[in-house]
Amino acid sequence: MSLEVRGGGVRIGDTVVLDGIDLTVPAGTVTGLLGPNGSGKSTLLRLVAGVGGALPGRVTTTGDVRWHGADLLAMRPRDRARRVALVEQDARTEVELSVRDAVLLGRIPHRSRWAADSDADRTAAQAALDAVGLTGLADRPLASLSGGERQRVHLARALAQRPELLLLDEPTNHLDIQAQLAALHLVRAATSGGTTALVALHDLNLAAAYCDHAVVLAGGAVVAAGPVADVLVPAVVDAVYGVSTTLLPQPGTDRPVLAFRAAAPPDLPAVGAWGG
Ligand SMILES: Nc1ncnc2c1ncn2[C@@H]1O[C@H](COP(=O)(O)OP(=O)(O)OP(=O)(O)O)[C@@H](O)[C@H]1O
Repeated sequence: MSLEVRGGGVRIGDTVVLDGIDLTVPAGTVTGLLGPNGSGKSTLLRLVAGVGGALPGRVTTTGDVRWHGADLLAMRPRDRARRVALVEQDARTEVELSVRDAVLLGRIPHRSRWAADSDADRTAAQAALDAVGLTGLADRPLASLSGGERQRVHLARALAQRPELLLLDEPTNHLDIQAQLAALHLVRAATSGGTTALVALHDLNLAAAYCDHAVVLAGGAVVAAGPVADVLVPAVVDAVYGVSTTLLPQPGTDRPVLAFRAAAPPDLPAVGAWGG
C-alpha cells in the first residue's frame, strides 16, 4: 500500500526535466521531497497529481504512477481528485472568492455535479479553517490576505478535500517560524488519520524534524531515498547541495539539527582590492 512511481519522466521541449524516476512513498508517512533549486520537485509533484502535461511548453510525460496499485494517470480527473490533493507553490486564483469559499473548493470532488454545499462539506471546511487558524478571516476576500495567510488557505483547502494522498509544494513558503511548525504538525496529524503526504521542502531541518522518509532529487533524477535518518546525512547533503554539513543533537528529541557551512568559501579579495 503506497505511492509507486516507475520510470517517471517529463520532457519540456528539448529539455529533459525528469528522467527515470523510480520512487516509493509508503502509505501513512510524511515523505520529504528534497533537492536543490531546479532539481525537478515541482515537476514530479505535478506528474504524480496527473497535471504534468499541463505545464507551459511542449510537454511529454512518461512512466507509471500507482496509488495502492491503481493507475493514477489513467483515472478520470474527478476520481483522482477524490484521492489526491495538490497544493502548488504560490498557488493563485483569478476568481473573486472569500476565504471560506476557497476552502470549500476542496469539497468539489466529493459532491455530485451541480449539487450545493452539504452540511458535511461545510463542516469539513470549518474544521480545516479552524486547524490552520483562519476562522477569524473566513469571510475576507482571498485577494486581501497576506502571502502567509493565503498559504494557510491553500493548506486548508487541501485538508478539507480529505485526500488519501496529499502533495504539497513548499507549504511553509511565506510562513513565520511558528506557522511553519504548525503547518507541518498538521500534515503529520493528517497522516495519523490515514493520509499519505509527499512534501517538497527546502528547509532540511523541517524535513529532519517532521518527515519519516525522504527522497532527494538532483538534476531530474532520484539520488537518495529512504528513512529520513539515512538520507539526511552529511555525505548525501554535502554532495547534493555543495555545502559542509554537521549534525548536532537537539535536546528533547532524537532528531538532529543540521548546521551548514559553505564548502568552499570564496577567497577574500587581496588587500587593497576593495578600493582602500
Ligand atoms: N515550462 C518549462 N519550460 C522549460 N523548462 C522548464 C519548464 N518548467 C520547468 N522547467 C525547468 O525544469 C527544471 C525543474 O523545475 P522544477 O520547478 O520542477 O524544480 P524545483 O526542484 O521545484 O525547483 P525550485 O526548488 O526552484 O522550486 C528547472 O530547470 C526548470 O527551469
